[in-house]
Amino acid sequence: MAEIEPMRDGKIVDGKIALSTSLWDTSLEMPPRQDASEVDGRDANTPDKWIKRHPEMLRNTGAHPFNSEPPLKRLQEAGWITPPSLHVVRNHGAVPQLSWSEHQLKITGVPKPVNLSMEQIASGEWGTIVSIPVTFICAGNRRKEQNMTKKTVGFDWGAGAVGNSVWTGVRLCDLLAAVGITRPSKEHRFVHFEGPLGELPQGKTGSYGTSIDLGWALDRERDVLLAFKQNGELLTPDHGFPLRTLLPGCIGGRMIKWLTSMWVSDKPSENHYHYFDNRVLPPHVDADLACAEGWWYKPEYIINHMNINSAMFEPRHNSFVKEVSFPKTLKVSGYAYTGGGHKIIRAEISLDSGKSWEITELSRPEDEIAEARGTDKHWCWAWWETEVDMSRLLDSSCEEICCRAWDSNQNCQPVQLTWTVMGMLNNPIYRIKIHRENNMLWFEHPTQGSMPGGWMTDQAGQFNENFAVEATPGKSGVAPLRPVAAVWKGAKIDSVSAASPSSQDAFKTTKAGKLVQSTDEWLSGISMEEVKKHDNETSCWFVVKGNVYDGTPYLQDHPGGASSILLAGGLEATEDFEAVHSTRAWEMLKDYYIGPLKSQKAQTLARPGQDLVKLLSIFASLGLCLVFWVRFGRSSSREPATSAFRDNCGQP
Ligand code: HEM
Repeated sequence: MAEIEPMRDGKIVDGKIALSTSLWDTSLEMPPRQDASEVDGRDANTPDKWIKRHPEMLRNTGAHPFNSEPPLKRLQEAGWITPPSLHVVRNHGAVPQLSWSEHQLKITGVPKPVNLSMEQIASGEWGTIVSIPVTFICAGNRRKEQNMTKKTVGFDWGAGAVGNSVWTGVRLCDLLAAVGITRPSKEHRFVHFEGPLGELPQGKTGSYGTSIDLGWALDRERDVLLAFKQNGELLTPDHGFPLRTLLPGCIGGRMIKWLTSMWVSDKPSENHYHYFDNRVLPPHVDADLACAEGWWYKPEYIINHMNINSAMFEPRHNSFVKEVSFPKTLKVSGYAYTGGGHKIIRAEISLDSGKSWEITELSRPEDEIAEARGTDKHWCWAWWETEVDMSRLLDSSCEEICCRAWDSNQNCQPVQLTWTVMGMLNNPIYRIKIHRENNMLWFEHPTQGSMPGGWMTDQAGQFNENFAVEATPGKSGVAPLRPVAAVWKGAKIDSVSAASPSSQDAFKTTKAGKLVQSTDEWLSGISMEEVKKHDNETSCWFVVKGNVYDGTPYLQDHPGGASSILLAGGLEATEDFEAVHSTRAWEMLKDYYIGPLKSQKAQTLARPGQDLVKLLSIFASLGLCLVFWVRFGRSSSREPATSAFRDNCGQP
C-alpha cells in the first residue's frame, strides 16, 4: 500500500501541501487562513462563545446555531482552495467541546472491535494517511430561491454554501480492513457514523448520524476519509474537530462531524437525521403529507450524491457600470460542481434567457491532480469566466445573464426550478437580471442568502446605493468568439419573473394558544416592557408580527434547540422567525399565542401620568440605539433578535 500511495500527512512545507498521488508528486499551495483573532460578539451569549469565527461569514439562522456561508465575493477572492474560516458551516446545535488527547473513535459490529485514540488514527498504523482536495457542498446551497418560490422546511442559503479544501485523514477502506472488514456480507452491509450522544434536541439518542452502503465505504476509488486536518491544520471546531467523515462527491449532510462512533450492520441507520433530513421528495409532497404517507422512509428519496450546479460570482449582486465609463467588455465568472466523481466539462452563459448558449473558459486545476493520482474521479469544483461585449448587454432585448454547466455524464442544469419540501439540491440555471436606469446598468442576483435583495425577493428591482460596487471590466477588452453551444428553435422561453413570497399574515384571535395559558389582561394587550421580563428558561416570551408567544413549553422539543428560542426571549423576533420556519412551524406557533403586543400608542395612553420628559428620554435613547445599531451592526446577541444577521454587511 505505502508503495503505491505514500503517506501524505498534510504538513504545509513552503506554503504547499503534498497530495496523495500514485504516479508522480504534486502539491497545492495553501491560501492564507484568515482566522478570526477574537470571538464574535454575536456568539457571546451562546453555547459557542469559545469559538472564533470569521466576522464576514453570513449567519443564516441568526446568532445560533451557526449556519453560515461566506459572501460570494469573499468566497471568490479566497481562491480555488477555501480557507476553513470562510468555508460553509452547517451546525444543528451547539459545537461539542472535544479534546485531541481524550477523544476516541469507538468501532463496533466488526470482527475486531476497537476504541481508537486520535494519536492512533493519525499514526498511519490503521491506514495510510492521505491528503486530497475535495469540494464540500451543503445540499441546501441556493435554497433561498426555493423559499422565495414557496417556503420549504429549511432556512435560506444563498449560493455560497460551498467550499473546496485539502482534507487529510485515513481512508475508511483501510481502517475497515484493519478491523476485519474487506467486503460486504449479509451481516455487514452498512457502515454507520455518529457524532456525540445527546448533542442535539432531536431523535432518540440526540446525536447526528447516518449510514452509507459498505460497498461505497470499501471502494478505494471513492476516497471516503476519516479526516482530521483541513488545509494542513487540525480541523476547527466548526468543521468537526478532532475527527469527521469526508465523502467526496456527496452532500455535506452525510459527512458526520465530531465523529465518535462507527459500526457495521445489516440495516441502514435509524438515526432521526438519516430520515428527516437530506431528502428530495416529489414537489406535491409538503411536510404534512410526507409524515402522513411515510415519504421520509422511502429509500429512493434519500440524497447522497451532489447534482450538477453552477452560479455566478460576477457581475456581483448590486454591481453597476455607468454610461460615462462603460468598459468595452464586462467580466462574467462563476463556479460549477457536480457529484459522484464526474467532472464538469463545460460552463455556458446565455444572453437570451436560455435560447442559445455560449461556451466560457473553464478552469479545472484538479485535472493535473487526478492525472497524477491515476484516477478519472473528480471531486472539486471548476471555475469559469468569460468577457461579454458591453454593446450586447446594453441592448434592451438582453434581460438577463444566465449560466449553466454540463458534466462528463452529460448532466445539465434544468431551466426551471422544481420546488421540493426540503428545498435541497436546487440547481436551475442561475439568472442575473440586468436593469437599465439613471444612465447606468446594474445587475441583480436571484437572492443574497441571509442578506436582503435579489430579483426573487420582496426587494426585487431595488438598487442599494449603500452596497453598490462597480462591475469588473473584462480582462482584455475584446470579447472572445465564444462557440454557441445550442440554439433553441421552439417557442419563446420566458424569463422567470420575480415571485414575491407571500409572507404569513398577522395571526388574529381572542383565545390563548392550546399549549399555553394566558389571562384576560394579556389577551387584551401585553406591553413590550412585560415581554422583556420573560427572557429565560422559566418563562420565555417573544414577539412575532405584533403577537406575543410563550415558547417555554417548547424549549426542550424545538428542532432548532432551546437556545434559538432563548436567544429570542424577551425580544421582537419576527425577522429571525420568518427566516427559518416552514408553513407547518407557523401553524404550530399559534399554539403558543398569549396575547397581542400593545401598540406604542396604546401603552402611552394607558399611562397618562407619565411625564413628557420621561417619554422624550425614551424616544431619545431609542433614537440613539438605532443610530448605534445602524452604525455598528449587531454585536451582541442580546440585542433585538430582528435583523440578527442582516447587518453583517459584507455584500456578496
Ligand atoms: C414556539 C415557537 C416555535 C416553534 C413552534 C418553532 C418550530 C420550529 C420547527 C417546526 C422547526 C423545524 C423546521 C421547520 O419545520 O420550519 C424549527 C427550526 C428552527 N427554529 Fe423554531 N420554532 C419556534 C421558535 C423559534 C424562535 C423564537 C427562533 C429564533 C428566532 C427559532 C429558531 C429556529 C432555528 C434556528 C431552526 C433551524 C434549526 C436547523 O435546521 O438547524 N425558533 N422551529
